[in-house]
Amino acid sequence: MMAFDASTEPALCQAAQVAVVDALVEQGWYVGQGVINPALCQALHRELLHMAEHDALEEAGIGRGQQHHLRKDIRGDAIHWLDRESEAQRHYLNAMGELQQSLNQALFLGLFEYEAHFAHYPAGAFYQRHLDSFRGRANRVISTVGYLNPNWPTDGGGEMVIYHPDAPDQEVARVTPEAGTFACFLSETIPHEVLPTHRSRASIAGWFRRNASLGGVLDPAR
Ligand SMILES: O=C(O)CCC(=O)C(=O)O
Ligand SMILES: [Fe+2]
Repeated sequence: MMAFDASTEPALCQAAQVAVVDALVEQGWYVGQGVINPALCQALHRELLHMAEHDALEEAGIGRGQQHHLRKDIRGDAIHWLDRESEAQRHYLNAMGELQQSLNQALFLGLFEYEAHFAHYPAGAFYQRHLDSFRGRANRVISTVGYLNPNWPTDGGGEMVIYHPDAPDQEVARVTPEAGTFACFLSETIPHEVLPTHRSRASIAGWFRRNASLGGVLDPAR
């Protein structure tokens, strides 16, 4: 197995950091291939597969707190929130911390924290078109998705479709969930969906957030 060495190589390719900022300003979304270090992808993928095989994932739902419901007709993935328990997770989260700094310096977004979960879509699963920031999630500002599957076949399905913010039926990008690919977009305005996947699909979905309170109560991450 390749080992990721954080002392000699970056977790996210350096050019991507600049490209993400430019693309978010110009069009509200970014997609890059070969952005996440391959050895790091492999370690994260193994960790997720291990959890999937040992029933360590929870079925993903819709909404938050009391409004949280399982809706397999809307989304079919199973998740595990990153908690820095492995070296690979720490490397990924550290890289997102650096990206957060770049975004704050360039865009004055005041991003405060980052939350992310592993997502495993079994064959047949999908996630219908949606926005990531909705009532109760209003403090999500920028969404990120890192893909972990090596050698994704052209007929594998499971692409993420990005739609135009002002014309939600107009497709602007179709993202193959190939290991190393990284996507980033404005959570409040960019509609997107995951098409039905034909094989097991692994990714990390995450969100940069502003600190916020709901009804006067501080709203923690997740
Ligand atoms: O996995 C993806 O491509 C996107 C997932 C997504 O939209 C989400 O978890 O909100
Ligand atoms: Fe989403």
